[in-house]
Amino acid sequence: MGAPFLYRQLSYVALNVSDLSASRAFYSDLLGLEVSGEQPECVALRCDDHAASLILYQASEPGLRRVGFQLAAKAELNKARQHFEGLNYQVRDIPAEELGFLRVAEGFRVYEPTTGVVFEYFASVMELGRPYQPGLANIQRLGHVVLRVADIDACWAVLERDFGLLSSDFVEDKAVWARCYPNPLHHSLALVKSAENGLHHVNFMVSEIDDIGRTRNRLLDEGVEIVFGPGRHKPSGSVFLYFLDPDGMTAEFSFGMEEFPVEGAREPRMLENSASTMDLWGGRPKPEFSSAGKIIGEDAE
Ligand SMILES: CC(C)C(=O)/C=C/C(C(=O)O)=C(/O)C(=O)O
Ligand SMILES: [Fe+2]
Repeated sequence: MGAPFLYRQLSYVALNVSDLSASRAFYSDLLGLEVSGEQPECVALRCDDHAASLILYQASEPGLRRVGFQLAAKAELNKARQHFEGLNYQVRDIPAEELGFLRVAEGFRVYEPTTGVVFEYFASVMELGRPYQPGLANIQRLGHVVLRVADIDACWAVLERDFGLLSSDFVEDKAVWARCYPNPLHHSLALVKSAENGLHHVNFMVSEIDDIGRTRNRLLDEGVEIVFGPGRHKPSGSVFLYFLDPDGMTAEFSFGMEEFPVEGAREPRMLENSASTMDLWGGRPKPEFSSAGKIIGEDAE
């Protein structure tokens, strides 16, 4: 069965944060994302040519507010809208007053029913006049978002059937890594089985392997807690580093992700549920790893 609509990429992740100015400083001054838009209660930051890669909203509780996917063309956006409407999803237009800040011409939002995560879809995104210049940490782009899910089978069934995601690899009853076809990245979204639904982490892809080592040492000097890595993931082959943001939510820097061809891609593997699958270098995460961040679900007004 073909994909119900064609993706271009994961375009942005929206997080609720408890101290907007502290998180703004962390992601811009420490990680080098470029502030691309500001309103009293939210700030947009970018790490590619798009206007927003990460949007931070001042809120009482930290967590995942929304994930924004760019589709391959306006025709795909129309197909996606009809697809979700045909499945009786509640399809809500992006409020007109938000389009300017998001810098998208039009789009819609649907809730993933098993977790309440708000998925936003759009096609045309404003590219800012000034080209994106990788900042301090040499981030190349937003990479992926990973969810903690209580019922991984139910959630994956919905994402595959209704949201058109393709599996790249599995760890039985523990994790699934998913591509937004035809985007080649091994995963733009992943699920990890957990006691409760929540944010697992947000990933940024850096430009060279040395950016992992340089960032590690700089974050240590700044007193940022590193909770896993440097190490190397078996699923995507990425070298990784995980650390905590001011709310204790987990961010990942990675380099070297497997890419899939549009035609003739390999089949997903069922990988062993072992520490070496998570880290080929034998590391272990700290307890704080991927422990903070609720699913905000409903767009808190
Ligand atoms: C679930 C653990 C942390 C794991 O194995 C992560 C794998 C990868 C990868 O292979 O790149 C991720 O980055 C991820 O799951 O986000
Ligand atoms: Fe990751």
